[in-house]
Amino acid sequence: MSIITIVGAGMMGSAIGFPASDNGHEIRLVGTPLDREIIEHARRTGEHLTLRRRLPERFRYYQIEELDEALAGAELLVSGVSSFGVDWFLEEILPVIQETLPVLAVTKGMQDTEDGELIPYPHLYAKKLDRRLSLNAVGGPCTSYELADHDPTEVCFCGEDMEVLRRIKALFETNYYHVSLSTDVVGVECAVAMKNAYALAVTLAVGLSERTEGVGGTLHYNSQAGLFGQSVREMRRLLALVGGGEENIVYGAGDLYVTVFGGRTRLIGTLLGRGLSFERAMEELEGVTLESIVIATRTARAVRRLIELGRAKAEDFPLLLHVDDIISRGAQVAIPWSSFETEETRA
Ligand SMILES: NC(=O)C1=CN([C@@H]2O[C@H](COP(=O)(O)OP(=O)(O)OC[C@H]3O[C@@H](n4cnc5c(N)ncnc54)[C@H](OP(=O)(O)O)[C@@H]3O)[C@@H](O)[C@H]2O)C=CC1
Ligand SMILES: O=C(CO)COP(=O)(O)O
Repeated sequence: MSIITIVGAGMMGSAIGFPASDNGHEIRLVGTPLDREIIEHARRTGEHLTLRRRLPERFRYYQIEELDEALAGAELLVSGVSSFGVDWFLEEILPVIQETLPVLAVTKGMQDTEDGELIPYPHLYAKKLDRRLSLNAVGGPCTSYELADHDPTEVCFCGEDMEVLRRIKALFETNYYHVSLSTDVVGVECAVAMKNAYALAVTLAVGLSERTEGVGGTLHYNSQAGLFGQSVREMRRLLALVGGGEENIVYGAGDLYVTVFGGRTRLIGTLLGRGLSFERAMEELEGVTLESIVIATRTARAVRRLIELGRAKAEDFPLLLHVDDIISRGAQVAIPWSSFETEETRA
């Protein structure tokens, strides 16, 4: 039996403990300062407040002040924070752990730079820390509540050292949690982060259907599929821009699918598609974790910078730029359908 300490008791941080606990490991779930209620509730009832699932017997619960106790003897530290908790994790947690303790982050996202670079979180952590840690991450299609329900799930763990990745995989792999491994951190992490921006784009079509058919009326799949196809095309171009391997499109496209159908991003995309302004839609969804906005904004900002520098072309990213126009520039939804058309002549 090993001890796995998870810091960040949100839905995914908690759900990834399920397969490891099924493998007989002790899971120590530590709440961030924002997770107090989740931890108190779990201690009192054995249930997760936001995941709405019973937590396995092998889970133990800690408030952030009990971090040292939770880390004693741990073989792995999991970061369960969302993009909004990345700075906190960087400032409060990574500096105080032992250098020998490997880290696995579930957080999906990237940070853009003034040069138009997109840096995945493990690299951002490494850049900002003055110590060398083993920083690994999980990407791929996985909704937290379905993992907790043991739905067959395919993900990828990425990091620099394949041996470390194999050891981490052995803690989590079960007959329902299937783990591929990759040392292409940029490729895996960028693919699965970008899908959030594009899930917002695809789900605009859900709201557009609702405009004509009414909420709860017939959904239109031609338009959703058209946007899905264009999303995959643009994600492949983005992968090439950041220098990630093209095979990672499998994780990006899978993650796009699950997020369109099962993610919170669908809520905002649908409201925007229905015709609500960005501000109005955000008001309606107050309190919901919406990373797609952060990711779409950062990705579009990087692409716009690369366009200025002559290293990317606006006509290669019409959908991403339209999403950014909606969320950052007050534009109304007007899908640029004809700009998705191509002409291919095969030699
Ligand atoms: N790798 C994978 O397989 C998957 C990864 N994800 C990713 O996992 C991450 C978490 O998602 P999910 O669990 O669903 O989201 P939740 O909103 O349920 O959890 C987010 C976690 O981050 C914490 N947090 C948020 N803001 C801050 C802050 N300012 N300071 C400190 N902590 C903060 C939350 O606290 P609080 O709850 O109080 O807000 C909570 O612990 C996301 O990046 C998501 O994209 C999601 C699905 C699959
Ligand atoms: O990353 C996710 C699923 O893999 C979560 O997506 P949402 O942020 O849309 O809930």
